[in-house]
Amino acid sequence: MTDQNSPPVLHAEGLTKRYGRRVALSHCDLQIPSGRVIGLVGPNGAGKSTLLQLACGLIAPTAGTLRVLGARPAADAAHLARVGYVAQDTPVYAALTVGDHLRMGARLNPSWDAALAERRIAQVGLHPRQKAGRLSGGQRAQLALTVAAAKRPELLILDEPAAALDPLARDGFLHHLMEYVGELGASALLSSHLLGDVARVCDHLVVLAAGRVQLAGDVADLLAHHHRLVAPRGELDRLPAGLELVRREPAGAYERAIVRTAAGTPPPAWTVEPVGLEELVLAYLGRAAGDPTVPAPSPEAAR
Ligand SMILES: Nc1ncnc2c1ncn2[C@@H]1O[C@H](COP(=O)(O)OP(=O)(O)OP(=O)(O)O)[C@@H](O)[C@H]1O
Repeated sequence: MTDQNSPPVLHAEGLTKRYGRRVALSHCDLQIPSGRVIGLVGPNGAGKSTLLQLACGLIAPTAGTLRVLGARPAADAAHLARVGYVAQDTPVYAALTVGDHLRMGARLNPSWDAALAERRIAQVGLHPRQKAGRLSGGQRAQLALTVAAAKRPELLILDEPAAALDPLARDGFLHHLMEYVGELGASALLSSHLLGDVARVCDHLVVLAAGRVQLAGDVADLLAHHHRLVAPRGELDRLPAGLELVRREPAGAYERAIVRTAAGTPPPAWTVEPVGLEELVLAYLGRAAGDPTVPAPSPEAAR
């Protein structure tokens, strides 16, 4: 619930995860308030799944700390019940039917919402007698999502939930996700490459690249503090104090730039336009990809 007294959904300090010598996450600091729908975006290999698996307690950090809903991830059975997770490959039990999945969910989860599960199964066109092993990728994703949601968790963690869904199913899924989050006052943390989906449903954004947090915050604040500038060539060399250059590109006799303004800084004198979420994410990802200050993995680690 959006309650100022609730602990953060996710609180990471210096969070680092290495697989052998490969660095997946490096010194990440994050504090995400509860009641948000959080979009986790970043290129392939950025560390998104690693962060989500850490949040579920499936893997342990190499260094640093992570607290989820105020406690160590998967601290005990009660904490496990507060978090629902759907992994990237939306695993289901191939030999079991859709109905078996719901019965198993009911036995394993004290807060199981049978009515929600049955309603969702019907909404997405699944039949209780269908074998899970014979479902399409998208149908499997819907089943896995239903099982996670019917636990009525406080935090729903979804790793690329809509990747296997067709556009109509994706639209419906996002709609139901918003309904569910609103109805229960739950938080949702979802990784996605689909920036349009993120723009549609997320009110909080985390951009990861090269294992580091490049940008994090409430979407409305981030958009209010970023602008697109159009200025005659060369003028952007002399940015006023309080403006941070995120990305810059030539545009004929002009240059376009995405800049971040500190709170209270007046907008600069050049043409200023608002920035959309997709453009903002791409600006930070572009900067991370070309920024020599972002440490690239060592040759050994990259192997
Ligand atoms: N079990 C593992 N063993 C070794 N390396 C791993 C393991 N899991 C992830 N990695 C590495 O950690 C890095 C981050 O991977 P991760 O799966 O978290 O990225 P991602 O952002 O989810 O990527 P994608 O968008 O492709 O799913 C990558 O370099 C990956 O190769």
